[in-house]
Amino acid sequence: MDQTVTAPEALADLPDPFEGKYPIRVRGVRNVFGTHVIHDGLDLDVRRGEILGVVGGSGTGKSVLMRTIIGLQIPDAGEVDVLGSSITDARDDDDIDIRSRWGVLFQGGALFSTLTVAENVEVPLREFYPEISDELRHEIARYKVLLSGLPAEATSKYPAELSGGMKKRAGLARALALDPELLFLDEPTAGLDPIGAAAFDQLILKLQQTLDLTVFLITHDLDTLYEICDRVAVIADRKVIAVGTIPELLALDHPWIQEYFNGPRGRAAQDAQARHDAVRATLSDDGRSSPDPDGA
Ligand SMILES: Nc1ncnc2c1ncn2[C@@H]1O[C@H](COP(=O)(O)OP(=O)(O)OP(=O)(O)O)[C@@H](O)[C@H]1O
Repeated sequence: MDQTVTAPEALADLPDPFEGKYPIRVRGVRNVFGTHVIHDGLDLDVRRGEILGVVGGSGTGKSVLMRTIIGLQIPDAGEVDVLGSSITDARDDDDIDIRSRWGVLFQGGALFSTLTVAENVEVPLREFYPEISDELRHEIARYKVLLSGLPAEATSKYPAELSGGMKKRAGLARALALDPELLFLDEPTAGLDPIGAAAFDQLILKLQQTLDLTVFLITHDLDTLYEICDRVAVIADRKVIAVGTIPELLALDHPWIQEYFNGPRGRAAQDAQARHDAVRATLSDDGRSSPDPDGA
């Protein structure tokens, strides 16, 4: 079997072609709430520059894993290293530097309702760079709002005045405020209509390529997985049971993986992707450029 699709417990024994190129390394993580064991012996490596999709049934602990990686959830056991620093060791002065090197889009955007979009984007700038002038901070915030695909007028709007898709983009602008190396996205396309979701996928892909981001993306959206993810990590049985490309995962006979990717929705997403690929191939044969759902 290809070593990229592997039971985590076998990871340590394999030669590691990505040695030193994992901005996120999770080893033996255990998370327990009361008597409820969410993770037990969970391992995961995220490669530099990839978009890693994270999937699993509802309640399998995808968000808890993300919170563990960014230090919001202290695990009962295990280690988490991010950008070469331990997140699980006692807090130290490095902690603040690490937190400025990632951006997070939480489910629902998590915007401050009493602040405008620009003020929301300015929150991390004020926290981490209090010394910069008001004028420069406003300019950076405006740039991040535009980068996230919102019109300039959106800067002065309050979250309640935005559509669901605009709220996600505003949350993304805030996640990008500090020019992060890592971007964490928790179900970014949930609640968007299919056209809005496809546009958001393309925005993430474009930003990942332009800004050289490593992206940890929790999703239930099969189209997102097929369209923009380099690899997919599957959480089940309290662990990451497999990591690989979709074809690699399809070759595994785990029941949840088969049901997820080969169930009716999985097959529909595969068919849509095949049609999409065929259109792209035809257009590129004709010497034309690929279609861009963003219309950019
Ligand atoms: N702070 C907490 N205290 C107690 N239980 C918690 C806490 N946070 C999460 N849980 C529980 O941990 C489990 C995993 O939650 P999590 O939100 O990570 O699931 P998920 O895989 O992201 O689910 P979904 O796909 O539905 O968003 C759930 O049963 C949840 O109720």
